[in-house]
Amino acid sequence: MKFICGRYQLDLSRPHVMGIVNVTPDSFSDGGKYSSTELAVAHAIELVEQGADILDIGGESTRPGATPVSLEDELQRVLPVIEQLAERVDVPLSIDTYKPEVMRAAIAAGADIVNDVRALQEPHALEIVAASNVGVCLMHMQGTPQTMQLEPQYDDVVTEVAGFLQSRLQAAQAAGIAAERITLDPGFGFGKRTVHNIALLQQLPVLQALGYPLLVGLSRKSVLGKITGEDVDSRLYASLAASVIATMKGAAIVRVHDVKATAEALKVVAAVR
Ligand SMILES: Nc1nc2[nH]c(S[C@@H](C(=O)O)c3ccccc3)nc2c(=O)[nH]1
Repeated sequence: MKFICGRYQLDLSRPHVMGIVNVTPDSFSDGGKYSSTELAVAHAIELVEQGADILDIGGESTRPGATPVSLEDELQRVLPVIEQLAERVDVPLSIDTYKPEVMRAAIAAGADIVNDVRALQEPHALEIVAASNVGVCLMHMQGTPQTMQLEPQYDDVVTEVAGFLQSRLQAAQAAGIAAERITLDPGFGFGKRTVHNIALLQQLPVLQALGYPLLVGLSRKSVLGKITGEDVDSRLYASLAASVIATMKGAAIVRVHDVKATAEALKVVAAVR
């Protein structure tokens, strides 16, 4: 399965590791240790040395209740990091944003993938991505980061998520984005209760049947805390289990904080799957 993303073509027949680079003061789990460009770039280079196949750079935390970040602030956070990494590492650089202007600037700065938690629904997002040759991740979210965890409701979460992703696939194809440039993501933790997250992981093959590579982000998320009782800094083992389960069920890319441990676990998956 080939994934065309900017300067790169990835062979997704083996599972790939996407390392998380948060350039945000309230980042999900590294508590803003890497809020400056230098620290973020150093962290990113370390993740590549640990085995990251892709880097996901984010300037605005989209976890539940996160405070929104202005366009200017997000640009100031992510562009220097992308510009420096484009010269210093040789792996695809993903920009984790839903703002079209950030997509445009990040692509110009060297991003190879747009990771959009809003699945290119914002005005001009489709056109901006279609006018480039970057890869794109289309993710499902119910509501917004501010509202999504208040009352997540589904009749059948897997069917509804699959239907949403199918509709975004059609929009992307209509905009002229080639199929080989697209990955899909159920959006674990984005407007889902624990029961919904578990159902989506159990039935990942249903989403795999849509015919596109799946990206899965479960690393350190609260569903793993609910299952194990561990807090966010003690969810490595649960995160590894989630990455192994997801890739055994067909996921092509896992988005994780703990790259070295995950890369080693996926070597076993690749040998056996
Ligand atoms: N494609 C894709 N992009 C992502 N960005 C993030 S943010 C994450 C965090 O680490 O803060 C997070 C943590 C908790 C809830 C929501 C989001 N999660 C994903 C994902 O699951 N898929």
